[in-house]
Amino acid sequence: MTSSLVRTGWQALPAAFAKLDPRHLWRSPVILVVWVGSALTTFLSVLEPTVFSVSVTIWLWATVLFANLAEAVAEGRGKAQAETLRRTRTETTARRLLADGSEEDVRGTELLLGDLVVVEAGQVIPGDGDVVEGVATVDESAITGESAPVVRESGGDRCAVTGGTTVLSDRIVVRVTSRPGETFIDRMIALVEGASRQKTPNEVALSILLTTLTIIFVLAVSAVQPMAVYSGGRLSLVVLVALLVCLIPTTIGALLSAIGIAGMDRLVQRNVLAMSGRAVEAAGDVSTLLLDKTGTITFGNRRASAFVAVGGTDRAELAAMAHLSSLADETPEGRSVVEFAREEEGVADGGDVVTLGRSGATFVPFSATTRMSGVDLADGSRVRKGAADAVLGWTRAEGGEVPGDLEVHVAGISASGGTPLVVAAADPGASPTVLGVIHLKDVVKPGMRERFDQLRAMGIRTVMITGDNPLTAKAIADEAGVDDYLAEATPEDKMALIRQEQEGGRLVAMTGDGTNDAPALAQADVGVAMNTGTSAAKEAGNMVDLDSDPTKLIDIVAIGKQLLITRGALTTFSIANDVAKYFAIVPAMFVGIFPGLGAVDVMRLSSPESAMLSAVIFNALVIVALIPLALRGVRYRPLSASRLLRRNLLVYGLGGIVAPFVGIKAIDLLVSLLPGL
Ligand SMILES: Nc1ncnc2c1ncn2[C@@H]1O[C@H](COP(=O)(O)OP(=O)(O)OP(=O)(O)O)[C@@H](O)[C@H]1O
Ligand SMILES: [K+]
Ligand SMILES: [Mg+2]
Repeated sequence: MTSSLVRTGWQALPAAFAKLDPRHLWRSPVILVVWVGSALTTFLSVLEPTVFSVSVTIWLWATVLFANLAEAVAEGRGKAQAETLRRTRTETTARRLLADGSEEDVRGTELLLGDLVVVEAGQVIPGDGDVVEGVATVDESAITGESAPVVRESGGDRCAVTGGTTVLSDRIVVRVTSRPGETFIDRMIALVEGASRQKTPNEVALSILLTTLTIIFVLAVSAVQPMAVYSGGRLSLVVLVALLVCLIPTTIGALLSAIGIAGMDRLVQRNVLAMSGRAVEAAGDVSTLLLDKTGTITFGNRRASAFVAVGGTDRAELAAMAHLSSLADETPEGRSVVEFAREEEGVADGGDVVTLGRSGATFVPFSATTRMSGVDLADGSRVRKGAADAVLGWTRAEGGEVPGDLEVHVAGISASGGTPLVVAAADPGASPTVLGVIHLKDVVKPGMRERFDQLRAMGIRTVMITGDNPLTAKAIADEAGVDDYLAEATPEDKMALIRQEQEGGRLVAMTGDGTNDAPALAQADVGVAMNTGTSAAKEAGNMVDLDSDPTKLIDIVAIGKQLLITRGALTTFSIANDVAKYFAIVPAMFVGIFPGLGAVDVMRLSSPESAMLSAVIFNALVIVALIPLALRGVRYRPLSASRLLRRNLLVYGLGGIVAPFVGIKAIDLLVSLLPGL
């Protein structure tokens, strides 16, 4: 770790020198003041070179350089990653689908928003988009580093594909959702390079505080000279500049941006892309986590596993109607019903969407709001399938009856954690009849309970939100070990729940994958979209998890907390340090002018010049010494906030006070060996 850091440090040195350009430094006012001071002492040393003035000048420049080095090292890691990503962004040829069904070859960079492209086994997907036709396995290792192929299919919550990844099997049609130059990989590159990094509100607030402190010290140090003159002494301008630099909060001023970059970088190492630094900070303060059920807590392959007929209906009849209602249903659930009806129930392959459509049938597509799908045939007969309350509502509204034995089957399937889809059909001109239930099965991902226990220990409440019915929701919630759940949630409900939590002053994180999760992901303070999810979800959130692991939020929260703690700890250390420096060097500096100060000069430094120079050297070296801590972060333990605060005040506050006394004394012993000091 240390040796690799030293190597990165060397590699970052040219970048650190480049950052000496003052145009770069306006972002960091504390360091800019040091820069101006260094320029001033450089000028003075040229006019009147002494060992003291030249040494101080050298170490002042070193201070600016070390501050730049911290940032350059933090950025260096991302640069390497960006290089790797650039290599995957190779020139591709796209097969654009034209309106008449023919294809033309165009360059990948010429694709426009909304274009349809065909991608087949062995070909690279030319841009980001949603699969609108077909199913394929895709190798996404170029962006996720994970070699196992993933399934991408039209219709469901796993339809998004990323440009630069490779189709391994089959053929898909993709609708392009990104403009050239604004693809996911482009954004990833900008992100890891830190090109798009903006100061977060917390950083801005801290910067204002540091700038204010700096201004106060500039005024205070300017007032020293008249006092000295009045007392019959005179301090050189070099001494005043050195004093100023020692007193202003250079340590945190130098490390602030590196701490932020390193936090983002730690997320990238865990395959999470944070689109804003603000989200990373918010993650450190999150108190409620909302998770979507299907695909997030469960694997999300809700598949038909049984047909249960009710009210004396024949199972073959149920199967035939379930099949009919799903022919045009492009969701994975719909497709699995068709498959199951054909393979397990022997429903004839005969019917297909095209013939049905030509015969004048109207399809009713699934929506998260109606929670139903189905078809109205030309002869006036109708079939619906969907969530029990939705289909029963439709049946009753149309004057139909609900068989008495339905309830027990719906409850049974739900209690097992399955999703019941009720099927109802109406003959031409007649009221609907409920025919039975389709049992959709899904499996809870392993290890969920332990992860939720961990979140609880961090003080985070987990709430599962699902469009599914309350019984299924409860069964899955119990199995997964979440604290609470909200069932039969529409996209609006999800958003309302987030608003309600936020009104209580709580920060809310949400993970989701579906288009129906997008509004909620946008509303949440931390919205983590699964990479497997839809483009809409990825656009709406402020983070994307390339591994699509909802429990990744634990890492995200830990990294966010670590970022906040690290910044707090180093700020404490920096300011404690400056206060201590004041008491360590001022007596030594002024002892010539005010002999009375000899009584409080506990340090007994060898001379006023040596004291001043030692303080400047110490001030510069502290920055370098703390770069590893700023990059690695203060170790995070799941402790309560108040205990953490007490611990940090003790370690970094006390440490910050003691360090200068020890450090400056040691440096003074060496510096006093220099001739002329
Ligand atoms: N293809 C479909 N046709 C008819 N009804 C469906 C279909 N897919 C799902 N449903 C019903 O609609 C409900 C809501 O589904 P949806 O996928 O929107 O859930 P959700 O809000 O995303 O929640 P989650 O993903 O957490 O389960 C499901 O519980 C199911 O009862
Ligand atoms: K300082
Ligand atoms: Mg969903």
